[in-house]
Amino acid sequence: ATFGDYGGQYVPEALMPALQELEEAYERYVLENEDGFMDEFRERMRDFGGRPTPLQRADRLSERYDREIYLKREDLVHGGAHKLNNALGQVLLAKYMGKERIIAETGAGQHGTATAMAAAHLDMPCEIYMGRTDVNRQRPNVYRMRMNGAEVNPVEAGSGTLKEAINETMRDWATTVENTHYVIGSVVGPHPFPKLVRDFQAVIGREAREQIREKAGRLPDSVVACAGGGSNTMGTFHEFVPDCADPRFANESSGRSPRDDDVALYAVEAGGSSLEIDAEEGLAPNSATLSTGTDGVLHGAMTKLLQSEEGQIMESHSVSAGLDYAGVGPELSYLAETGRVTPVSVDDEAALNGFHRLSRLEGIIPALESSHALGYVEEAHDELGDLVVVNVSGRGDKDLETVLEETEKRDLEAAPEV
Ligand SMILES: C[C@@H](c1c[nH]c2ccccc12)[C@H](N)C(=O)O
Repeated sequence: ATFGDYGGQYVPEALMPALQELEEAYERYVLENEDGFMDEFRERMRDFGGRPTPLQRADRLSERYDREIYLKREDLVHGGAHKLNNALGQVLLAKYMGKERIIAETGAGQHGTATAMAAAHLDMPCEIYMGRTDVNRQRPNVYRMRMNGAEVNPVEAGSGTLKEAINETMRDWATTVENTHYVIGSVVGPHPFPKLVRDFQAVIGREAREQIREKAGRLPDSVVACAGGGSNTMGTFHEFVPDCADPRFANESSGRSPRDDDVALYAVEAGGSSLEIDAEEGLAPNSATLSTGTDGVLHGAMTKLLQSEEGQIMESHSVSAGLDYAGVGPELSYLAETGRVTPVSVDDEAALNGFHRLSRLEGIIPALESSHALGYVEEAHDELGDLVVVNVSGRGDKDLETVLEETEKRDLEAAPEV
């Protein structure tokens, strides 16, 4: 398969022509930069997206942990999260492929919003599939998608969340691939989606690797990023990892020093309310797929996922909607299996404390997703070495209501003490 035993194309025959066409376009435009595709992608991400994002020294956190803490500020990307890197790349690719319609799934609504923005920017009609449950609980994002001109299709099936939205979007794509491109929202799905999304998100790690060498004179001892589907995780890590299957990246010629392999990579998953899984109920009160999941096929890829003994996909949970997914990208499953990435998790409370701590100490309100990475730095800073890069994958304005409710409910100190 694509990444060791993980990845592959576990899809109905009907989808194979679409995947073959996409793979060819990926190779021509993304890997070979045909017609200057990647140049236009970078130019638009600069002028429309606001790249490069800063790699900023967190003075108060550096003092608190007695080591150098740098924040990669993906919260400053247009739209408030790293999501636009992938959404713009895929919508631009659709244009180069001659497609006339864009479809996408969304759960929390961040990917849907980023896709709607990119489609408006590139003058492409756009339809977003969103579970009925999520439409009801993520209203502001539904309004943003519509404001950017997208049509939001509520999906009534099943639990009405991300899982069904992805299934519904794939179903649409199977019969509309002639004129439609499916902009998938994370490094998941059948090959080539996990590589395609990773390569658009890899701008994060490419910039951070250069910026940290400029500012600190060397590579970091560790890099920390939250992991839901894994797009910001792989985007931040890829520059430090030779591409598993692509020999071009495996040897020295890619300018990769041996030190890259010494950079510790931590994928922080959502520990939810507990890591105990209730197999009977099919309920997982977390989304810590890399740490507690088992191998299985989900959304067209062999990967790790939260499933019952009979292979039923479990309902996952997290205080942060963007990490609430029972699967995870196949490349991350591979890198965790081979030990190149260390999967860890923090629970809802540690994430909420991370949210408050960065807001209060650094004047940055982080997304609840990114707060998991900050929660891990609080818990494990002693093991992270002297120079640490943390990806702040998004901004937390969208989470204020949730955080205030949860903080009251848990009677948490608004500004956690030491
Ligand atoms: C994280 C992101 C997302 C969108 N599509 C996904 C597919 C698999 C895993 C995660 C996602 C989020 N749920 C969203 O809707 O924006």
